[in-house]
Amino acid sequence: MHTKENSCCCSFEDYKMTTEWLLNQTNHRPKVAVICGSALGLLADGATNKQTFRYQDIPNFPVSTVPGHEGCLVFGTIEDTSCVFMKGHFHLCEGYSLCQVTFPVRIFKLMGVECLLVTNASGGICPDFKVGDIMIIKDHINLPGFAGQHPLCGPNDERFGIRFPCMSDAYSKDLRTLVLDVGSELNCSRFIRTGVYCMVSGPNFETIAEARMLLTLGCDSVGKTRGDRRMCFCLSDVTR
Ligand SMILES: O=P(O)(O)O[C@@H]1C[C@H](O)[C@@H](CO)O1
Ligand SMILES: Nc1nc2[nH]cnc2c(=O)[nH]1
Repeated sequence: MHTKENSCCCSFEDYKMTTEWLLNQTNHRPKVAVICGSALGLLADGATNKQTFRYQDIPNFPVSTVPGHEGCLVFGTIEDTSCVFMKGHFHLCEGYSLCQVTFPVRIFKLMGVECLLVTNASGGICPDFKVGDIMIIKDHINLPGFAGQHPLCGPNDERFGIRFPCMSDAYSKDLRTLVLDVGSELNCSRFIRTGVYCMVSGPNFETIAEARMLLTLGCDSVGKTRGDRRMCFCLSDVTR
C-alpha cells in the first residue's frame, strides 16, 4: 500500500488478493451487489443459501463504525440470481479515505458483478417530499468531488477503467423504470419519488442555509454516501 495524499491507498494486488480470498471461501459468483444503507441490512434476509463473512475477517476490508451498520458481507441467491449484500458500509466521516470507502465496489467488479444497487438514508430537500418517501436517484451532485475529494483521483489503473469516465447515464434508466413499475404493482407509488441526490461529507446534518443552497442547485435530497460508489462502478464499463 502507498500513502500518497489524495490517491488510492490500495494496489491492484490488494484488490485481487481480497477477491481471491472471498472466491476461495464461497461457491457464489454474484452478478448483483446490494450495498445496504442505514437500517436496511434486512434486505439480505430474503436470500437463500446464505454465506456470511464479518468485515473484520476479510483481508483488507474496512469495518463499520456507524450504528445501524452490522458489518458483514452476505452471499446468497434471490430467485436464480447469485447476489452479494453489504450489511453496512463506510463513510468519509468515519475517517476512511474514499479509496477505503469504495474498496468493496472494486472487489465486486473483480468478482464479475454486473449490477450495483445502493441504498442510503438521506434528508429531503425537495419541498414536495414527505418524511418516509423513497427516492430513486436519477443523477447526483458530488460536492466533496468539487473540492478534490474524489475516489478516482490519483494514478489511474486502466484495469479498472478509463481515466475520464462519462457520468451522463450513471443511473440506469431501465433499472429506475423497473423500480417504478414494481412500486406501482405493490401499490407504493404514492411514496416513491425520483430525483437528484447530493453527496456531502457529514457528519453534521446540513444547516438551514445549506439546505436552501442545495435546493437552489437543483438537489432533491442530501446524504453522506452514494455518488462515490456509483462513480467507481461506472468506471468498470459493465452493464448496469
Ligand atoms: O444510509 P447511510 O449509511 O448513508 O446513512 C448515513 C450514516 C448514518 O447512518 C446516517 C445518519 O443519519 O446517515
Ligand atoms: N437531512 C439529512 N438527513 C440525512 N440522513 C442521512 N444523511 C443525511 C443528511 O446528510 N442530511
